[in-house]
Amino acid sequence: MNGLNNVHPLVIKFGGTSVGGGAQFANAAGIVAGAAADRPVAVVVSAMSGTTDTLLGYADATDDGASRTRVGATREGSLAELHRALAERHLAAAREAVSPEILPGVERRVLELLRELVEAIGAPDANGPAARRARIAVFGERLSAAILAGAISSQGAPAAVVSGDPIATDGDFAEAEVDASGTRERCSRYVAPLLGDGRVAVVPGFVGRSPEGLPTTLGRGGSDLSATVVGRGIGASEVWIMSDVDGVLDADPRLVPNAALLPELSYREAGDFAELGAKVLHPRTMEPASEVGMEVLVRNTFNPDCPGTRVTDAEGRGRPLRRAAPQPLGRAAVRDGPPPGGLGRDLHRVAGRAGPSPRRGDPAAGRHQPGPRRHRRRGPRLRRLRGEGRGGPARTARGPRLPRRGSRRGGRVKRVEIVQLGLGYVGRAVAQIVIEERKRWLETLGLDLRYRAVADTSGALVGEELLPQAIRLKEDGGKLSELGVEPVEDVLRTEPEEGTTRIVVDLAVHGGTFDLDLLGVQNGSCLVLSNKGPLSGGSEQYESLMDAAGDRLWYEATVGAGMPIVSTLKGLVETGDEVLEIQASPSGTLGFIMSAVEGGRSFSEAVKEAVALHYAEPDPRDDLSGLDVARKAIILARTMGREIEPSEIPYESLVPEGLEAVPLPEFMERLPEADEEFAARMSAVRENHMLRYLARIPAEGPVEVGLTEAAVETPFGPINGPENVFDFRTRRYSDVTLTVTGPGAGPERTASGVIGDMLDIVGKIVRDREGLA
Ligand SMILES: Nc1ncnc2c1ncn2[C@@H]1O[C@H](COP(=O)(O)OP(=O)(O)O)[C@@H](O)[C@H]1O
Ligand SMILES: N[C@@H](CC(=O)OP(=O)(O)O)C(=O)O
Repeated sequence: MNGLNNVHPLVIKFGGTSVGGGAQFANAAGIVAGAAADRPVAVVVSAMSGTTDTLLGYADATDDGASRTRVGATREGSLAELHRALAERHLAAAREAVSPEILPGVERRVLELLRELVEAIGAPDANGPAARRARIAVFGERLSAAILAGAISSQGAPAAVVSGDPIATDGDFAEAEVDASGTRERCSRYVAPLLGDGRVAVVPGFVGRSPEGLPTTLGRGGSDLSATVVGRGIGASEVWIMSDVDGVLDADPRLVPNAALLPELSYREAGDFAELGAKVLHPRTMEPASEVGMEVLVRNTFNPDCPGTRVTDAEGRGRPLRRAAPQPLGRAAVRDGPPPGGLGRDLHRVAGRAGPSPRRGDPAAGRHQPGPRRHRRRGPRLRRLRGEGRGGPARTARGPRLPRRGSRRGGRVKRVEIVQLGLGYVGRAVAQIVIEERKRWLETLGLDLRYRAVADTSGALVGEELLPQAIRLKEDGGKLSELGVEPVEDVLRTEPEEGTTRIVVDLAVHGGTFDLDLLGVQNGSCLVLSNKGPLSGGSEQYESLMDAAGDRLWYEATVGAGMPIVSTLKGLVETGDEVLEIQASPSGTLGFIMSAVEGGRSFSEAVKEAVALHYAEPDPRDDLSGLDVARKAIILARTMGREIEPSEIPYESLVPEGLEAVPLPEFMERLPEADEEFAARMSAVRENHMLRYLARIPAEGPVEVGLTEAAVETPFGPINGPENVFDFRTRRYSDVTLTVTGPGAGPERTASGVIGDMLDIVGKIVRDREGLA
């Protein structure tokens, strides 16, 4: 590749839609590698689509550096869930787009960034909430930049992420103003050396640096602007804005299916289209470009043959615009008077039919409406146009109108109360979903759902007035007794109000809830479990619970989190099929560790990573011991109709010998002692086989739990990361088995399984009772 002196560099910007997953990263990397063969290339990349919303949602839902979550404000719930969600998505994308030699470095960087994000969230809020928001939001772009650089290098064009943010800005953290000369200086420090070295420079878009060196953002959608700002800073001749549309169209294609491509626009026309809501461009993108005469091409990442829209300083070259007769509304929308040929009508089509894009504008509003920048002039007509746009289709979507409590039309309200045992990760996720969704359930299902009590090991907090505080308290590691508790047994002994069904929801992770569950069902409650303990103990105990509960027991979330495993199994049996054997890889933690070791990491590194990603329990021995898998195996075996004792299921432990009982820090420190032996075991695996931790549960004969060599062509071969696989061989599914695959871990997913059971109870039990009444 030539140095900067020979050829003007090209800037290619990929929006979030162009890097939405692993395949898209690989595709984008291919485009860069192709272009980099001819000239120096700097790449500006956005966050994976949706990531900025997630991060800002988290920032807004947390009060301060202590990262408390305001109940009801977000589903992201906990920091752990945010970490897990981001890690899962970015690592999966990296694994798909980055070659095996480069991958470990990229994975390390992703995890390092996530650690920094957690630190940034917890850091004191010294510079105010806007600074905190920006500090959190920029991680989306930092993560995608790391992956894209790896993906580009994997395609043979050496690439690196810039070591410092090249865009200098003022101190407006949400919608920072660019400092052009400061940016030039920073570009020559951080971008030019990479290009001079023959490498592709990857720049996180959207991100700037305040004069004090703090992270700022250029406003929602600001990566387009980053691209032309960097282009100006490095003397580029051309900037490509890559998105998921063929270019700037004469209407939003999501709303007007036959929208036509505008092959050429002037800077001014493109700017006006963007101002009026053509989301494909940030409204200020053209300012740096027009200042130095850089060409901007708006192109489709997924349709590289399409030339796209070419934006230059040539006024009125967009032929299709000339066809349209001027319209007063549109004409008024043009800042400096109508352009030749009547741009007005097309502007109307671009913005008016779609309504203004909800994306740009007031940063305080989160999602922006098209809004003027501080120094932009905008006429009164334009403001009216925007006002009128508010009634347009883009804004009509509203949630259903909710009836007043107990006033459901056309049916009796079903009253259900919850006594929840456990307010850990899963318990909090369940409570949050209930709080957020119950108004809708009242409207759609006629379900009036309330908390009677939540309990932890310190007792039961009765009523739901203090539930939000209870959630926060538990997030901070407190005990419910700080808010005033009663013995859980006392609550379970009370009768529910007349006409109310009680559900005891056992989400505890510790033992000791069996007696409470039993008491609940003996007093007529339904029981929903994610806690495996009550169903995986001795037969006598199990039978006593089953006898007392009868058909009032649900336990989908005990196996495979929110995946439909128990219901699939029951469905097979109930429809008269005969289950011959279930083979399963039911541990997200062990699945992750095995595939990480296959990917080149040592056993100890893989375990540490599983802990960092919150896949494993804080003490990973709980997973490594195999006990968790054995418990799931016994629950499945019992659901198949087998009478079985836990002692009949020997399970293989992956906890290195001698480290079973040492304190956790010592365990983690000494874990590398086991690396060599584990590596030897991996390399002894037969060709075309993978080492997997599986449970095999036949209809008869021994249940097996432990490491097994699985042929690559079986459903267990391709397991990657924390994936679970359940393979059912039945009389009806014998030639081809029935396989259920998916992520089988995570508080929110487990909570989905629990909530699904609760809604099932409403559908069945409450309806039956109403019928009987
Ligand atoms: N006039 C228009 N021309 C092209 N795209 C438009 C227009 N108006 C709205 N859009 C929308 O802009 C989207 C692309 O912008 P955006 O979602 O920000 O992409 P990216 O994440 O790639 O930056 C398109 O999918 C399209 O629906
Ligand atoms: N990620 C930022 C910046 C951005 O420009 O994104 P995109 O290129 O996907 O519109 C946002 O969502 O606002």
